[in-house]
Amino acid sequence: MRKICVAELFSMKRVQSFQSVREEEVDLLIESVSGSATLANPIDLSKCSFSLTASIIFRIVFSKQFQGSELDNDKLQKLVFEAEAMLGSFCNSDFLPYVGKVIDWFTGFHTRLESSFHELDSFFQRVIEDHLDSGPTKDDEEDIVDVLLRMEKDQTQNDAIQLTKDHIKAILKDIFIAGIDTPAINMIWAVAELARKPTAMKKAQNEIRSCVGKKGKLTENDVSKLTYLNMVIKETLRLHPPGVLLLPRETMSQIKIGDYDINPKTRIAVNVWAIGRDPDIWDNPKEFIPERFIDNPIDLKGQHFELLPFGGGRRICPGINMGMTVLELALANLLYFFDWKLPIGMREIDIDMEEKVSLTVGKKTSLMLIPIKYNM
Ligand code: HEM
Repeated sequence: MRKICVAELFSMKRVQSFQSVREEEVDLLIESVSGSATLANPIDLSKCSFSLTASIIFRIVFSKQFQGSELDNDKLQKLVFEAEAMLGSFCNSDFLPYVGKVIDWFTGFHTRLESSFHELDSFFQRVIEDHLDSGPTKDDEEDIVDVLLRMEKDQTQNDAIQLTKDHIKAILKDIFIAGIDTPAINMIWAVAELARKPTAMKKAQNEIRSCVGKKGKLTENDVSKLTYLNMVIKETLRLHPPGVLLLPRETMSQIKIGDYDINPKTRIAVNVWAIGRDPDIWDNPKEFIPERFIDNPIDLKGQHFELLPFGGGRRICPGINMGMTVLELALANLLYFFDWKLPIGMREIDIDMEEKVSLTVGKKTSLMLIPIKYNM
C-alpha cells in the first residue's frame, strides 16, 4: 500500500506537477510580508510559515484554498497540534489489555482521542463527497484526492490490497499531519538560527541575490544553484529534526545493537536529534555552522546514518522531495526580498530557542522579526 502511494502520490513527476502551486503560494506569502514591511513592525513568522505550508497542502491535496476555508483562523493549527499530541502521547490501552482502556477513559485521553479523530474524519469525508459530486478530473489537473479515488475505482478484485474510503482518509490524515507542520517547523528554525548568526544570514542573502540578480522573481529553477542555502537547510535539520524519534520500529528477529541483545518484537525509537548532536560525530555539535557541509558527502536521503532528519529504510519520509522543495523555495524568497531585523531592544542571544515537544519538536514561542524590504 505504501509502495503504491509513494509511486502515485510522491513521485518526482507528481511533485514537479505542483510547481506552480508552490510558487504561487510563496508569491502570496511575499506579497503579504511586503505589506507588513512598510509598517516596520515585527511579524509572526511562525504563523506565516504554517499558513504557507497549509495553503500548499490544501491545494495539492484537495484543490481547495486554505484561507477562508472552514479550517482557517487557527482551527487547522489546533487540529494538527492536537492530533500530534495524541499520536505522541502514551496510550495505556496499547500496552495494558482491559485496564488500559479504563485508565484512558478515566484520564480523559479516550475522549480527546475520539474528538480529534472525528473532527479530521468528518472533514475528510466532506472532501471526498465533494470530489465524487464534481465528477472525474483531467489527468493533468488531478489533486491527491482525485488520484486516490481513481486508484480505488480502477482496482480489481484480484488486487492484493483493496483500497477503501477509510484507507483514503487514513492516507489524507498522514499527509495532513506529516506534511504541514514539518516544513513549517524547519523554516522557522532556519530563520531563527540565521537571525542569531548574522554572518550566515548575510552569506545566504549574498548568494541568493547575486544568483537571482534584479530579476525580482525567484522560482524553483533558481533554487538548485543555491549551495550555501542548501547547507543552511542541512545544518538546520541536523540541529532541529522535526521528527526527533522517527516513526517507531519493531524488531523482526533477535538482534544485537552495540552490547545489547534485543528480542524480537521490541519497539525501537531512533533518536536522530541526539545523533545530530553527538560530539563523536560532529565538531562543535551545538553550534550552527552550515560550512561544515562544504566538501562533505553526507546527504539527507537516509544513506548516511549521521544525519537522518527524513528517517531511512522502508519508512523513510515519502514527502522528502516535496518538503525540501518547499523549504528551499520559501527560505530563498524570504531571504531574497527582505532583510530581517530583531524587534527593538532585542539581541541575537535573546532569541528564545526553547523546544516544544510533541510528536514533532518545533520552536516553543513564535518567531517575531521585522522585515525590511531589500532595494534591488
Ligand atoms: C522538512 C520537511 C519534512 C521532514 C523533516 C519530514 C520528516 C519525516 C520523518 C522523520 C518521517 C518518519 C520517517 C522514518 O521513520 O524513517 C516522515 C514520515 C512521513 N512524512 Fe515526512 N517530513 C517532511 C515533509 C513531508 C511532506 C511535505 C509530506 C507530504 C506532503 C510528508 C509526508 C510524510 C508521510 C506520509 C510520512 C509517513 C510515512 C509512513 O507512514 O511510512 N513529509 N517524515
